[in-house]
Order: sequence, then C-alpha cells, then structure tokens
Amino acid sequence: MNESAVSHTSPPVQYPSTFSDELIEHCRQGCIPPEVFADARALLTEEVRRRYVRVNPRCLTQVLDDGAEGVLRLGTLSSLPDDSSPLTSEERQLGCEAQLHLRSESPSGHAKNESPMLSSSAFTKAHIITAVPKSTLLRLGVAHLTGLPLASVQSVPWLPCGVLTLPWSYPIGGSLLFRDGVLVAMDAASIAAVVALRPRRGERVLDLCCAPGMKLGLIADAVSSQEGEGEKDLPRGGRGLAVGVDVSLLRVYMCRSTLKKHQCGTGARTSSCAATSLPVCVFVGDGRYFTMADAMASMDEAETATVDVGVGLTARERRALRRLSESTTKRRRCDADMAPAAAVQRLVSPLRASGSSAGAVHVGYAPAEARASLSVWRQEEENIEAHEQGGVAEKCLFDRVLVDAECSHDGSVAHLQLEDSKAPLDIGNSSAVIEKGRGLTNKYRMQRLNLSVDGTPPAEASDSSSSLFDLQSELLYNGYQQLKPGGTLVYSTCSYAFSQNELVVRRFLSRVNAPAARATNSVKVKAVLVPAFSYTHEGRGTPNRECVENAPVSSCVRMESESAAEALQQQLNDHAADYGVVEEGMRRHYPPAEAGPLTSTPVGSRFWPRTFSSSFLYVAKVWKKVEASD
Ligand SMILES: C[S@@+](CC[C@H](N)C(=O)[O-])C[C@H]1O[C@@H](n2cnc3c(N)ncnc32)[C@H](O)[C@@H]1O
Repeated sequence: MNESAVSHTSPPVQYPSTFSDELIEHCRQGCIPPEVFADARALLTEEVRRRYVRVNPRCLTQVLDDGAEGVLRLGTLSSLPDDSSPLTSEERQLGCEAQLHLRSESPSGHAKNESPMLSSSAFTKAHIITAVPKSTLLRLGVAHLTGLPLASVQSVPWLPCGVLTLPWSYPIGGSLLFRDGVLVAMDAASIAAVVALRPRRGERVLDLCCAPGMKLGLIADAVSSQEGEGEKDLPRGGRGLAVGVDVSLLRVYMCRSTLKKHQCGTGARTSSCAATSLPVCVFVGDGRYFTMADAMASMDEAETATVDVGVGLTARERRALRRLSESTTKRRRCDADMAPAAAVQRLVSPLRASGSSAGAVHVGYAPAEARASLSVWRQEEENIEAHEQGGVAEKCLFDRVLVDAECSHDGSVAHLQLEDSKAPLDIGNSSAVIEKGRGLTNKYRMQRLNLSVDGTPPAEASDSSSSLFDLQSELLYNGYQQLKPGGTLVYSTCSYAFSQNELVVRRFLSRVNAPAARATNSVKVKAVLVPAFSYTHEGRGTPNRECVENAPVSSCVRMESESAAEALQQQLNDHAADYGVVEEGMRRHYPPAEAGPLTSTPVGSRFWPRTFSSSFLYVAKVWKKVEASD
C-alpha cells in the first residue's frame, strides 16, 4: 500500500462542510470515507490539476510524412531517434522537449521495455515506421502547435496508450487541436475502463450506458482499427461494430455529436485527420431491457441507401425519432429536476407501453459503416437455424459488453466542486443549479443520489425499483444476458460507494451463478470475476475462436506491453485496501461470519484519485466462462 495513502485507521477526518447532513449520511451508508473528498479537493487545486487528452487515431495517418512541421511523441517509449534519423531538426527539437517531460514522468525501469530497434544507432525512416507503434508519434502542423505548452505535456505512465495530460490552464476548448478533433479530452480512468474491456478489431461490442459517448468512440476506434501484426485471423474479416445505448434522448443527441466530431467528418477545419465513417451506432432505449434483435427491428432496412449522412438516419427513422422527441419534450423539462432513475422510468414507460418490445428502442445514429456491419450481422443471424435449442434466445449476442452504469458521480473528481468560497450553495437554496464550469452543485448531487432537495426521497424514487442499486443491478444483469458465451463484460462506475460497486457485483454473481439461473442457459456458463487488467482468461476453455490468449490487441487501446498491464494490475491490487471502504462495506452488508474471508478478495479494482491523479473509477471484469457439459 502506498505510504501516502490514507489508511482507515487514521484519525477520523471530517466530511466537507459543503455537504448537507443527508449527503453525509449517504456517504456513511455507502462507506464513502471523508478522506476521499479531501483528496479530490487537493487534486482540484490549479497547480496540480491536469487535463487528460487522448490522441484521435485518425490524426496519425500522416505520421512522419515528408514536410512534417512538428512531431509530438506520445506514450512512454523512451529513446529519441539519434542524429541519423530522418527527422528534421525542428521535429527533433520538438520531440526532445516533449520527451524530457515524458521521461521524467515514466516510472523507473520503464526503459527496459523500449523497443530494441529504438536504441539502435542506425535509424532509417522505415525502421521508425515499422518499429514504433504509429500512435507514439503525432505530427502537428504549426497552427496546431501554436499555444500548446509542449514543455508541460506529460504522458500518463500507468496508462501507456497515447494518453497525455496538459496543464489545466491550457484553453483546450478554444484550441484548434480540440476543434479539429486531434485531441479528445477524456479522463484517464475512463480510458482505463475501455482498456480493461480490451475491444479488438472485428469484434461486436455493446456499451449499455453510452452517452455522451467518450468510451464508445474509443471502442469504435478499436473494433475498426488497422490490422496489426499477428492479427491475421480476425473475427468477421475485421468488420466490427460498436453499439451504444442510452435511455436519454437528449444524451443520445450529445453522443451523436461526440461521435461525429470524433470521426472528423463534416466540420473538420483542416486535413490533419482523415475523415472516416466508424462502425458505430447508437440507440435510444433502456439498457435494462435492450436486445440487439429489438434494435435491428427498429431500423429501416429498406431505405438504407437513403441515409442522411448528416444525422446517420433514413427519413423514416428521423420521423420516428422526431415523434419520440415531441412526446418527451414536456417530460424532459421535468426530468431536468428529477432524480435520474425516476426520469428513466418516465422516459421508458411510454416507450414500452407503445406496443412491441421493439417499440422501446429507436435508432439515434447509424452511419453507413455501421449499417454495413449490421447487415453482415443480420445475414449471419438469418443463417442460424431458429429451431436450434436456445437459438432464438442467444441471437445477436456481443463479444464484449461495457456497463458504465448510471451512478451518483461522487467520485467524478473533474466535476466536483467542494470549496465553500467558490460555490456557496446549500440544499436549502432551491435556485441552486448545475453551474457550468463550476462543478456539481449540492442540488445536482442530491438528485443523483435519488434524494430530493430536502433530503427525503422524491415520490417517484420511493419505489424501490427506481433506486440506483436496482438500476445498476438490472443494467449489469441485462449486459451479461447480451454477452455471448466466452465473452468479457466490464462494469464500471465513478462512485466511491461500496453499495454501487462491490455490492452490485457480488449480488450479480450470486444471482447469475445460482444453480436455478444456470439451468436455464442452453450453454453451460459461469460468471467469473477476473482481474481487470489481466487478459489471460481469454481463449481458455471458450468456444470463441477469436479470443486467443496473448493475442495482440487493437493499437488504439493496447497497453504498451503485457507487462505494463500487469504492472497496472499490481498497482491496483496494492491499493485495494486503501481507505478501508471494502472492509467497511463487507462488515456493513454481510453477516460477520461471511465478512471474514470475503475481505481478503477484492471485488474489482479502484482507481483512487490521489494515486492515479485522475477521477475515481471502479472497474470489475466478468468473464462468461463456458463450462464443459456433464
Ligand atoms: C456514467 S454515464 C455514461 C458515460 C459514458 N459511458 C461515456 O463514457 O461517455 C451513465 C449514462 O447512463 C444513462 N442511463 C441511465 N439509466 C439508463 C438505462 N436504464 N438504460 C440506459 N442508459 C441509462 C444515462 O443517461 C447516462 O448517460
């Protein structure tokens, strides 16, 4: 355990005074120790605060082309090309400046991992292109470099996959880099959830709570990435698909904008990024009930040729979405003031009441590339014999599923505002709203926690079926149902609360592994909790021929090496006991006899902000292991 980490045996620390009694009670119930808020406050101070960005892989296509004006080195490869390299002096100068900082951030001993080719003195351009993963060098034009504080660009040593941090003061929103989609602002812990999932080229991946689409964009990059060395036998010839679902129509619209910007399609101001249509589609629907069969039924197959590239929908789909939009306009206004789970109920109920289960799903975005992948999938499904035992129930299942569940966001450090002086808000002030750029207000937090502003549960939320715990449990359960045997699921939240993380996962495991539940599966499967950053389970005893043990992963989400993933897992394990949340949670939620042995096994991994300098994230990975039939 990190010596600087706060142990649960430390003297009690007070909860921040900006928290109401009800919120503090919630923290106690959820085993959220007060120390984590002090850590969050420390991370928010301007001097230490950093902005995480990842590089859009579509902007890397011209890496090292002639005439490059600047090269920014990404990742933690540690040696720079020597004088015999084909880099111009300007490129070398820029690289050196960035490298100095990258090196100072790299953990000791990292140089051991560098490519032998990089330490060679006889560099040629060809060497660099073949030896260095493309995402380690980013070519930037002068316009993009203007104002970029190269000297303070840093890599993220615990997540070596093209993730950088910039000083908080860098005006990224107004920068060309951001507007052209070269850099995508995204918290490192969020990226870690996708790295844990490990989507690979050619796979079908479901993101069950996708909006605003940051992780979905990363998944789409992975399933459509360039073929890497050793990736010859790819599933479906490399034609993958990323499918996003979100219950909120407004957030699906946000997601669509995020993805369109990410794809550098219309609106890109320069040619730095190659415009591509990614195999990614988004549906409005309730993740607790979503199935891909319903989603396919909601799509307009006949008019595929007339998809409007601007919105990625056919005219019929647009009309359907408009009708949905109109029918929810009034509700939307109410929803803004409502606990999210209650809002979910209000949006979904009319959808489900509208007739068939397919009526509960609407396509919100499906560009040409996604439709092409979908039609391959449809074709495959048609070839499956409907009368096969379990054939219907197991149709349209995914290789991987991400359940980045709705949660209370208490660990979303980037959005927390804890200082009284800057945000003198209290729950008695009913005019308190979410203040753009100033973080989450108490009122907002209260809503996320299903509490009304005076601390009592709102009427809609008092029904136990709308509690966060139930919502998260149902999302996780359905995510698992949509996963094919042998597949991998990641459950994540940005809440510190034991009750939204370990408790949800433990109860889920008991539920799906209960003998009665397993007896209903046509293929005998078992949900097995595996370390988030270990991938060795893939390919063992699974019928997924595409899951090959130690197979290389797609370039845009890979760790630099398996040992880097192992080091990260080790670091997470070492910190598992920090703050005593798990032990405390176990004691509270399990009888003493059961709590003893349970405490020794961490359920999932926690990214502590102080240790990882990022927002908080809880990640648990579940493998749908196929068991030999008796
Ligand atoms: C933590 S956010 C997801 C963030 C997203 N994965 C990303 O990386 O950009 C949770 C999302 O879950 C959605 N949500 C809440 N209840 C849902 C449900 N029943 N089905 C699907 N989505 C739901 C919310 O609208 C919200 O957009």
